[in-house]
Amino acid sequence: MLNVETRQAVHPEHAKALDTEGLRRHFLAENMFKSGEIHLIYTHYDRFVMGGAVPAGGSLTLDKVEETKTPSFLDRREMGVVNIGELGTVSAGNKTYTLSRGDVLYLGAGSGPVTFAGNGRFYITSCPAHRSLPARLVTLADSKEVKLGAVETSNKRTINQFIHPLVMESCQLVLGYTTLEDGSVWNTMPAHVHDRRMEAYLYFGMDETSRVLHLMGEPQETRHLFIANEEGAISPPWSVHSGAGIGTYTFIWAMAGDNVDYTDMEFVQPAALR
Ligand SMILES: O=C[C@H](O)[C@@H](O)CC(=O)C(=O)O
Ligand SMILES: [Zn+2]
Repeated sequence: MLNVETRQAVHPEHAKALDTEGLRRHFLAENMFKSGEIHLIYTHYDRFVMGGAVPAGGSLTLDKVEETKTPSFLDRREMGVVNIGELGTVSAGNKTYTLSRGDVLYLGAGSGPVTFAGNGRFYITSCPAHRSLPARLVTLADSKEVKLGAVETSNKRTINQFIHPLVMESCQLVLGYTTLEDGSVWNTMPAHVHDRRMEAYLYFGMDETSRVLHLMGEPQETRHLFIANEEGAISPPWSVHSGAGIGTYTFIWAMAGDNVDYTDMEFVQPAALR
């Protein structure tokens, strides 16, 4: 079963007037991981799509998605898939890839129908692509590791870059995940913005009772979302994206837009946040 919801782009002047329910309706990504379903969120930020596929021991095929008005979803798009569950497979173009928890699969434009199977919980990210690039399975060992933060500032963390120019080529998509060290709670602090790229977050590996306090909004006009396990946030180009967990968590960040330059973010120091 396929479910697709559309999220319109929101102007920052509109966003700052939203109440809690309005902020959640526009920027919280929920209900993506349901047994036996593919659930996609089609955003109008760089036409980025995020979602989940949970085959639950069976199989699910992603092919035609009405919203793209193309015969098959990946005809003019690329895709990054992260398995956040148990062992599973993803098949496309007569090839089957086995993904353990934490493995990332890149599929280029023109890959055709994509079948998810096994006990994986597959996080799906996708954006328009201007040319077809080869598929690639990227494991944690293949990823580029960046250590950031310190115990003193409660933000000691490891950033693993998977779909990233230092690892492999994509058109627009940049993707990786960030793991916090024990006792560290803050991701992406100091915060930053990058107006040329939107960003999508997925928080996972959390206790069911835990929440992440996710910060969004323009740096001088911040808002927050309380986010549960396997839920995410859509970060518009004008927004910071940062968070502190009540318990342990990992989050997948994925971006699309004008460039794939990970290091071009504009930092906002804590004293400048409002
Ligand atoms: O633009 C980059 C993304 O926001 C994340 O990679 C940042 C991040 O994972 C972190 O600092 O903890
Ligand atoms: Zn960012």
